[in-house]
Amino acid sequence: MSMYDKVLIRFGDLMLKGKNQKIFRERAIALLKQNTKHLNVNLEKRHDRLFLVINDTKLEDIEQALMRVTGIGSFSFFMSSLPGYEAVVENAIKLIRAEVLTHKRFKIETKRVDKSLKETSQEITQILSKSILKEIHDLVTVDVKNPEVTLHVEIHENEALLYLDSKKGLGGFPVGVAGRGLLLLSGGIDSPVAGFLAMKQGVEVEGIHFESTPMTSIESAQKVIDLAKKMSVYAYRQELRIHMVPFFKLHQEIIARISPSYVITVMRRMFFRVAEKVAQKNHALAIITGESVGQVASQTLDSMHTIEAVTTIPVLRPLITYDKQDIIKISKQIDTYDISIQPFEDCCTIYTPTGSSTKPNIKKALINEKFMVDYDKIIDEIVSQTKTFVITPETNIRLEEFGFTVTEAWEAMHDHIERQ
Ligand SMILES: Nc1ncnc2c1ncn2[C@@H]1O[C@H](COP(=O)(O)OP(=O)(O)OP(=O)(O)O)[C@@H](O)[C@H]1O
Repeated sequence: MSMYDKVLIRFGDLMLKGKNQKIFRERAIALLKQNTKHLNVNLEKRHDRLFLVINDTKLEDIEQALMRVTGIGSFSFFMSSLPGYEAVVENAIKLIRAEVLTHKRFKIETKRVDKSLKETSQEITQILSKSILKEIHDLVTVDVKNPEVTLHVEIHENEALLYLDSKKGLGGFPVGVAGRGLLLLSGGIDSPVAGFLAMKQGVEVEGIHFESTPMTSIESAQKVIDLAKKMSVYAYRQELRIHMVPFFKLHQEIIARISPSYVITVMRRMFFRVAEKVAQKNHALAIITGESVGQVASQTLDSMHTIEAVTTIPVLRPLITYDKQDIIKISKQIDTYDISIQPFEDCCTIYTPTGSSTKPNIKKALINEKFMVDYDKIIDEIVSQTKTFVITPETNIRLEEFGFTVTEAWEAMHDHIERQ
């Protein structure tokens, strides 16, 4: 049995947001309920504060669940005590002896919520410190300026809350309060991270993936489903919708008709044209990508400018100024890294010509696209053939069960193109 009774949950930023506060709070509560439904805990609302009653649930399980709720600023496991000073002192000593294992710089901070007490918070701190320190002076040295451990004591009318330092949550806003965005999800490291950051900021995310089976392997498409499964723990209702666009036909058209230096640019312009249609169909208000400036040649500002010109929908790039190492760190944190580094090629990496233009422009892109035969028609066709999957942390979707096949033609085609 743990010595803690409850968890105090703080929803950082969102308490500041005036009118939206009610919507945010309701969403935050819904997320909390959903993310802890597999645990034996109860949600308790008191005034503007939220608590989880721990019962006999393991603290690690609660911590893991809370670390997946977007919008939580911080949380503290606390011990509930009778409010009298004697009881507080006794419980505080118990708590510190259990949690502080090596000598630490220490401080006590008191909050007096029960205004009927005659002492000020400062005076209460002094009264408590005296008795507490007498018992634990072997373990701590008081250092109010630079403590390693702070004991927080909140004295309410009927109880006192005792806790040591709080744990940092994801921060941001509850997913879903900021509208819906369509994430261009590749199998790489960056786009899952971009999607996670968007969700963390409150955006409800749906994914779109351009898959070129049988020209690319079924594994590269399966990778996206597996990534989505990892991302879905942060999603609204823990469900992530993924739109799989059969890009093969358009991909072939591009390779056959576009000059090598413009293949990447035109392919991305096609991505955005398709994504805009899928976004409209699904009421998404923005496109989200994993691009950042200058990582690869195709991610220059000239390139982004030329690509984005095909759409009027806002394009969000959460990683625009991130360094690769920071992106990798987040991808490890959300557990997508190991899947992302599996070496299966998708349409953006397979048969990409060397010598892609780093300074493409709209005029030349349009001239190139004139050589393609009625791409608008192909776009409508592939949008209507798009398959949508609802991914949750529990789903186990294998694409081969949904008509995604590796045909015998694949290897032959592979050889053929490789030889060219
Ligand atoms: N096959 C695809 N389906 C959907 N979106 C894609 C696909 N390929 C690329 N994208 C989108 O274009 C962005 C830039 O692609 P690029 O291949 O340059 O990416 P990257 O820097 O390797 O990023 P990532 O690691 O996400 O693949 C990706 O972050 C993603 O948002």
